[in-house]
Amino acid sequence: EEKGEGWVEAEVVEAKDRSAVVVLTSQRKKISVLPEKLLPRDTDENLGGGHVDDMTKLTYLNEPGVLYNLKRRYALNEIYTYTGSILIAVNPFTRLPHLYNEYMMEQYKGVQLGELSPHVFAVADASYRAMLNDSMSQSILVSGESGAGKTETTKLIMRYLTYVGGRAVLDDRSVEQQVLESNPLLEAFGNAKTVRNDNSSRFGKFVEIQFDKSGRISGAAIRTYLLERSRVVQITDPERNFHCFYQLCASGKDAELYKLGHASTFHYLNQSKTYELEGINNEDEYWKTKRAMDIVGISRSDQDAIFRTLAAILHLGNIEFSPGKDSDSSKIKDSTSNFHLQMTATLLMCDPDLLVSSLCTRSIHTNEGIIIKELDCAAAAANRDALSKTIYARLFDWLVENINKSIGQDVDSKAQIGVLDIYGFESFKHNSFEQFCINFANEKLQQHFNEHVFKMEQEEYKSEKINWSYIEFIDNQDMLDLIEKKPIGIIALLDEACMFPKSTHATFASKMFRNLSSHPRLEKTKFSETDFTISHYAGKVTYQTDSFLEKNRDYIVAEHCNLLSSSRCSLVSGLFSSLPEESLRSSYKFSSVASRFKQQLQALMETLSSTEPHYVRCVKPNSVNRPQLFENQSVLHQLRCGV
Ligand SMILES: Nc1ncnc2c1ncn2[C@@H]1O[C@H](COP(=O)(O)OP(=O)(O)OP(=O)(O)O)[C@@H](O)[C@H]1O
Repeated sequence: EEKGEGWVEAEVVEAKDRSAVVVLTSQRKKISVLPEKLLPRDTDENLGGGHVDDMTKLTYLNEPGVLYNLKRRYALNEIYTYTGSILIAVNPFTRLPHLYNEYMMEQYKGVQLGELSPHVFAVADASYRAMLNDSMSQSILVSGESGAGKTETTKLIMRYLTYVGGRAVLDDRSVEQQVLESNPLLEAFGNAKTVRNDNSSRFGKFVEIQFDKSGRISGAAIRTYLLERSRVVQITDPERNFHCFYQLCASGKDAELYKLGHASTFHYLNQSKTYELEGINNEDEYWKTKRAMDIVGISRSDQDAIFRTLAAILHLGNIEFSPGKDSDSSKIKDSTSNFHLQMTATLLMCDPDLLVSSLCTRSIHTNEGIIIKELDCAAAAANRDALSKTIYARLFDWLVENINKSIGQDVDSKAQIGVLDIYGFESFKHNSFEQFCINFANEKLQQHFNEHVFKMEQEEYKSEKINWSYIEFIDNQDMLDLIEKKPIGIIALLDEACMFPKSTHATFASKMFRNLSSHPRLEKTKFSETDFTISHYAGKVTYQTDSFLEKNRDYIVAEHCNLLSSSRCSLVSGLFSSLPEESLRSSYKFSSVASRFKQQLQALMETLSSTEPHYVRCVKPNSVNRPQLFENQSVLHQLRCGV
């Protein structure tokens, strides 16, 4: 084992009691090492060609063995490798069209897993055959860190399934085509450039493809998780906002219609100076998105309403405020801001005066009646951003709902194949609420994986009449209890803090430590009173609680709801059907992001546990998104964090 390379290849030339002398293969250098730092490896001869297509063929199945096997194969553009029935896919960062053409799909059709070279089509085919033969629903869980290739892999799986489960004659509006075209559509609204990936999915998704009894695709349902809505109002260079905004600004006539200038003229887009993506033309993408909408079945008038709403969000972001009559009040700053205000109202088809009052004031319900409270400039700007985020998040949900409606659900479906594309475990220098939720999801998936592997082993051992109580079950229930147990788990305590107006992240943190101090997986950190560290299955992660309360609150302001439900555009008003009675008493309706996510995960787990799972683990070979570059340290980190 070596620091820089993770592991290096060497040959032992002299073995002593407390040390060994080895020759490093790459440098022909002799060094002395501690014996416990050495692991045995397969020689090239006994691997037959220097690498194997299944890790279980290694005589020495250890970390460096796995690493070197992947590395050797990657150098040969053999990006797929099995570990038993799990597929490891190393991102090639270059198009490999010969791997994915129709000829290849035909090759893998009906062939036993492992008979041909490892391939994502083989996994898709195995799930399809298992569904047909066992009449049991299947799931394919695609995991990996950002940029590892989950979305591309998911699309290839969907392509394969629509190929084998499609009808012979394809028309443009077939279910298969609609299922496939839902991808570019969701990407336009849910993907963005981040520092790690130019086309990063900012939401999780589970696509369930339904099949009839003859194995033909008969419907599909998409569920999405945790859209990163803060991106709508805040981005840092060189990241971008969601793709759809740039597409619309570059759309020519349509942009003119909504009085949109270049992306750089909008506050929500010019916080970062990155407007273009390498190799991508925003205008072409706009037409691709429109075409996807056509195929999926979003009507032209709904399309207009959608883009009109996007344009409204951009104008809304350009409204600035200046101090009003009183120092703690605000008004629309100047004629430019007023122009954007009028545009926003026109595009949202609502009353401009009502828009002003819902931006600059807030009504508070008290025992004495309703009091109108003025908002200062900072509060008004925050209020404006909250409105933008709410509109965008609801628009995204509307899209998903309507894609589902349009594709159609087959209630008589015999079995389904679900494909899960969700963020892998995350551990950064700074970890916030998002990482907390993502890692919670990964703990859930880990539990599902453990249970599945355990069940499989149990069955295997039972059939071999071995007493399986010897098998250790790696249980992470204690971790899940720490996070989600009621009434004293991190999420429950966070929700409680969010409901008390006086709480701060500090009071939340201290209450958490008071209540959960004895939990072995929770620690306080040395230099902060408010950070906490959790020992996840994949390693320790320290979370900063600073914005936990704010990010967990998903309240919808009554004024916003009133404003938008009064819109003369049915799509916009439909996004904000009236508030439930109880919430009218307070101006804010608190709803917890974490609790909703927890419920969604619970539902997902229930679905998954009724299926037979298949796993694809995507690996990102380097952090600069370059082909033919394999960085040991980074890959090792992913292998260690992996499900
Ligand atoms: N099989 C593949 N062949 C060619 N290129 C690929 C393949 N898989 C991934 N890539 C390249 O890597 C990029 C990142 O992949 P992808 O968007 O699927 O990652 P991801 O794991 O879904 O990331 P995120 O979590 O950020 O959404 C793609 O845009 C593409 O350029």
